[in-house]
Amino acid sequence: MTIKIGLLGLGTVGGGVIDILRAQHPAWPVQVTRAAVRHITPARQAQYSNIPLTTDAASVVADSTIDVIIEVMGDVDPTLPLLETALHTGKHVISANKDLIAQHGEELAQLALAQHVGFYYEAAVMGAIPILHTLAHTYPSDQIQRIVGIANGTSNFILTQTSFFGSRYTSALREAQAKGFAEADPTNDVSGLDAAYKLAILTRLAFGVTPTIAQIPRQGIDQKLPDAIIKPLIIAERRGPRQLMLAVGPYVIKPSNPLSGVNGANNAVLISSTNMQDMMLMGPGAGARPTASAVLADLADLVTQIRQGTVPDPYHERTRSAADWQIIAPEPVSTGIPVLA
Ligand SMILES: NC(=O)C1=CN([C@@H]2O[C@H](COP(=O)(O)OP(=O)(O)OC[C@H]3O[C@@H](n4cnc5c(N)ncnc54)[C@H](OP(=O)(O)O)[C@@H]3O)[C@@H](O)[C@H]2O)C=CC1
Ligand SMILES: N[C@@H](CC=O)C(=O)O
Repeated sequence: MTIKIGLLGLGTVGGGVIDILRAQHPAWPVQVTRAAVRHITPARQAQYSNIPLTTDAASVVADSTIDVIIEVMGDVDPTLPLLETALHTGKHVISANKDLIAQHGEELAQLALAQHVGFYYEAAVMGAIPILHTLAHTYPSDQIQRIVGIANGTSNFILTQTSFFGSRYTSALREAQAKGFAEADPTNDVSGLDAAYKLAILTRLAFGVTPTIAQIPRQGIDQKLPDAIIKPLIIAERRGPRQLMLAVGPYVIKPSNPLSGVNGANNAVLISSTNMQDMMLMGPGAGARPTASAVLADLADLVTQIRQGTVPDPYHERTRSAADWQIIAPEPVSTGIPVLA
């Protein structure tokens, strides 16, 4: 049986999905039967000659022959109602959209469970790094104390280029855009908002609470920074039995910390827990192929579940209990930027 896919978005990540699927063909029992974009040009039609293109994303979602929607178009509007409709009508959904999942992931996950379909979003956080899968599957008998990570490839790339290679901020940002690391509007990258979305998703999976974006204090890298090893960090740290400190921003980091060597568009996450102690994952955090590989890892799992006739619950949403945390801000620093303890 061929599993039919409707693709919403054919930009950096969507293009990467098609490139990898074409390279894998015919090993995967899947076929992209329609794709939605904003602009259809003859060059694009030629590049994707075997995929009918449309500018009407709703018509892809409404197509009753499609089994799976892969959403890589971004934004909350009109994406949220499109994905709600997809789930309501029994389609599985795979998304890379952190803006959407940080703010509506919980309700979409519950809707998917109620409709007995899969809702996957590994690609939304830290590109190729399987951090959501790791949080959901690796810590059932453990207690996570702290998550510290680099979750925005564009910011890390800019800081690497400016501090190691003497690039100017604006040319480093332009390079990040050209390489497909940055968002369509890079404001979210450099202001820390993109990292805050990712921290909100991680916090839900690691600590059982979804903070609002307003609850996450954030600083961007779009400010004058001192001459030191500085990394754009996300932090979620247990403080006592019910307090959770959340922060996003540039931190001075000691050379002995393994995160200090994570450069370019790489991301990394250092998870400290009671039993396992410190565990670090590192890898490409942005870009076409790394992000598309996370989308396709989700698709591979979904294909297995469909073939087995089981209902996917990739991040154990069914059994996760909601926790009652008081979200607190980090201690203010009197001058300069904070140092990671
Ligand atoms: N780039 C990256 O490294 C990563 C991106 N992501 C996330 O993946 C998603 C996609 O990112 P990316 O591929 O970089 O973005 P792009 O801007 O490169 O691609 C977006 C695609 O969606 C299409 N699109 C946008 N709005 C609509 C609409 N209303 N109807 C139909 N098509 C639409 C665009 O069409 P057109 O091309 O015609 O303009 C384009 O093909 C975002 O949510 C992003 O945050 C997640 C992890 C990493
Ligand atoms: N713009 C994002 C892309 C991946 O999420 C980043 O730079 O990390």
